[in-house]
Amino acid sequence: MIDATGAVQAEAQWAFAATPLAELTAIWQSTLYRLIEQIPASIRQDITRIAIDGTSATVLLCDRQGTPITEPLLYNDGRGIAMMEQLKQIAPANSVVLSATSSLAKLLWLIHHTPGTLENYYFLHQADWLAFLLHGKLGISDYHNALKLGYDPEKLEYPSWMKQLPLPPILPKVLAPGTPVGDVTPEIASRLGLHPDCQVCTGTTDSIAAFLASGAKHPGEALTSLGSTLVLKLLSHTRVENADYGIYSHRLGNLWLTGGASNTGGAVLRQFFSDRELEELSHQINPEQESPLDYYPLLKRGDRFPINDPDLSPKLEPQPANPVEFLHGLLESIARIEARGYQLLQQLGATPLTCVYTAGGGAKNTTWTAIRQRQLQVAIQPPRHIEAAYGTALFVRNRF
Ligand SMILES: Nc1ncnc2c1ncn2[C@@H]1O[C@H](COP(=O)(O)OP(=O)(O)O)[C@@H](O)[C@H]1O
Ligand SMILES: O=C(CO)[C@H](O)[C@H](O)COP(=O)(O)O
Repeated sequence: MIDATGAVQAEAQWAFAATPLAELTAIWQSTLYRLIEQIPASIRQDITRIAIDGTSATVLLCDRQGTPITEPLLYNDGRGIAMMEQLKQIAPANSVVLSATSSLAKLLWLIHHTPGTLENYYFLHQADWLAFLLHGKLGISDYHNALKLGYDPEKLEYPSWMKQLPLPPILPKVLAPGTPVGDVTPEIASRLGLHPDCQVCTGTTDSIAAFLASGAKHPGEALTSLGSTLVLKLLSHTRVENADYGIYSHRLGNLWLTGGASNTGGAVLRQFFSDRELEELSHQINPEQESPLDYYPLLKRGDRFPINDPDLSPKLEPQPANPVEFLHGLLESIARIEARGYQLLQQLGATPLTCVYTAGGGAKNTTWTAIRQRQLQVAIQPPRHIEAAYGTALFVRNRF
């Protein structure tokens, strides 16, 4: 919760454990309510606007009451691969929807696998559905979450080629991120102790929120999110789209947030090491020396960026007996993938990189920062605000 000057007034967190897909939406709902309830009651009443960021391309179908009728399809769910041939025949060559994990591939998969007519159902992103729980309005999204659904953020409309797809009339109406949609419902106001006039606004995606929170704001500045996955965002005067490399651009005011998201990252590190081991072993690595080990660290087959190939095999061999050497190889290899990503963005026309902010669990690893600095050859900065939620709050304080 921030005030008009951008100062943090309250902060709340709620961690949830690995949960079966079928129970996830219930957990999201209780987490949202718990987070709001953690804000001291005395200032909760002062909240004037709320916006939510969600994981990009995490989607679900719900009925006209807003009750989910399917389990959610998470951001990295690749079952949309079955719809790629259909999509390739219709979508433009470099469209962001040409990925097995895109929201549109997931929608086509759901249409194909959900019995009965979809006319009565809404297709929503995670952030849209959570906002609905507060304002009670279905069928509304923002042009960040809707990008991977095919929405054109330049013309501000769904493109004409989408009309050739057998899409039911349930596509969300798309607004700019941070646009007020409605007041909290009377039930939510009394249940959560919010002011009845508190507005709920359209949201954004987790990585865009993290970018804004970092303090990056000039073309050439970038954010790398080293969370479970590796996400790159470089602010640019020009828009860049390339489906072969999984590169796309989000609209940010009059600029473009170019980048891509790889399935490599901290989740692979966690497969081999605890967070404590990561910290201890990293201290034993000499970051000035390049590891000769050349991996492509993935949990399972398939990556989106900088190689967009749902069949790409993980490469994690040879594994040295010494865990310090193995970790060095993993950190070095992820840093190479990051450097390759920024190199491609610039080769394809993005504004040249000047500095990189880092967010996510890997940002605190100073050894990794030194390895990345050697690979990237630009300054690496800590983010001004670590929590992505800060960036989302900026949208409703000061709309872009
Ligand atoms: N010291 C460390 N060095 C490198 N990576 C780390 C370290 N500590 C935690 N991580 C990684 O950070 C990830 C969690 O970061 P977080 O930003 O919370 O991820 P998420 O994308 O799931 O929100 C884990 O996958 C973990 O492997
Ligand atoms: O790994 C992800 C989890 O959400 C996303 O793909 C990543 O955040 C990038 O998506 P976007 O550019 O739309 O924010």
